[in-house]
Amino acid sequence: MNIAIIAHDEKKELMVQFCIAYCGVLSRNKMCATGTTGKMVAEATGLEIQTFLGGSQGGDQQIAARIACNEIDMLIFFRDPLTPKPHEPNDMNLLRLCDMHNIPVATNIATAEVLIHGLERGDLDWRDIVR
Ligand SMILES: O=C(CO)COP(=O)(O)O
Repeated sequence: MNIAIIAHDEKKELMVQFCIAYCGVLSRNKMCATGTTGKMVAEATGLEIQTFLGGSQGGDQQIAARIACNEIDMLIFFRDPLTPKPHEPNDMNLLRLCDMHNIPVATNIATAEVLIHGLERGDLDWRDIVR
């Protein structure tokens, strides 16, 4: 499965901790990320992560393009609901594209845990069939 991860600045440490906790299952999948998120997680976990540009440089749109082509099987996007972001419309577009292609998406750690456990159980194997 292709897993994309993105975290706003205030949620990056949470993303690092999440990826440390689930390093085992994540390592059996292909991962990609926006620039800073990917760099921080790769350094902390040793996971191989394809990193795109930084979010503010268009990295989120590079991931959006892959989602639009249905090339991503899961998006974990830890958003900060408290701080307004200049590229907020891009964030909404990411979620919209996930809905277009039925791509499982988590915007907080509670849902991300459910998705990861589902991934481990094989609940997302249908993605290989429909993609
Ligand atoms: O801002 C982001 C997504 O909107 C995240 O980008 P970075 O991982 O490069 O900080």
